[in-house]
Amino acid sequence: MTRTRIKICGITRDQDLDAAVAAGADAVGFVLYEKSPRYVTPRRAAELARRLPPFVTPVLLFVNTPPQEVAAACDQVPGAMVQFHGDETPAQCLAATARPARPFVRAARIPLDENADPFDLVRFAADFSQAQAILLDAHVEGYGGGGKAFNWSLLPTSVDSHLVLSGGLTPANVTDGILQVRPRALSLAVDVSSGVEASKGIKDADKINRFVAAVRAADAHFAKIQDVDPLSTA
Ligand SMILES: O=C(O)c1ccccc1NCC(=O)[C@H](O)[C@H](O)COP(=O)(O)O
Repeated sequence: MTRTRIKICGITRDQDLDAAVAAGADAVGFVLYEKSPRYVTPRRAAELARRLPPFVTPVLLFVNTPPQEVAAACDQVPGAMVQFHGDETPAQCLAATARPARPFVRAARIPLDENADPFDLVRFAADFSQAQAILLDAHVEGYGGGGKAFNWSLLPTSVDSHLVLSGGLTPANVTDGILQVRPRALSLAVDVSSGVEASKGIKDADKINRFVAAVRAADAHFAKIQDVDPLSTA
């Protein structure tokens, strides 16, 4: 059974990180963007990351941060991945993650206004072919963490990349999101912040648990489809 990987983003407190790990999160995100209500310093991100058991990945999120500052933060958090959530170019992403060498995810900001010019995801993914995955977020004011979902059905039917679905995911809609988007990509992970919060920067353990259960419901659906023996109906 394909297990959808889950990232819980915008962690600021020890107990929220522990709740995400206990629920089975594969990754946790720290927002190193000073204008965010979920901002943590690189030092605090390092402190939080030290609580993580092996095989749970810390992800450092930046918005238009100079490459040398990204590298300096990575130096403080061993094993961290980087998530670029601003207007970074492919060259800037590569420069910022070269030393220390770190995999990165690049966020694509999909318009909420369906009358806007369609976002060219295939082109974006080709431009950022060095990214480990393309993260799909809604285009909101403030660059991210806006709790708004874009229209998943308007995504291209096939994208030759690993995708991370995010933007306004909740325990109530994530199953449907995975069912709609996973068939379009090489693989699909999910990323949530607002949908598992009590208030900005403060997570709710019950919502985290319900979110993870809803992701597993989507996984079970795909497992059931794959298990159907094509000869059994002959
Ligand atoms: O969380 C923030 O405040 C933030 C600020 C600036 C850029 C990105 C930010 N967060 C990114 C995320 O938490 C997620 O990757 C994604 O945007 C989903 O957020 P949400 O819609 O709140 O689930």
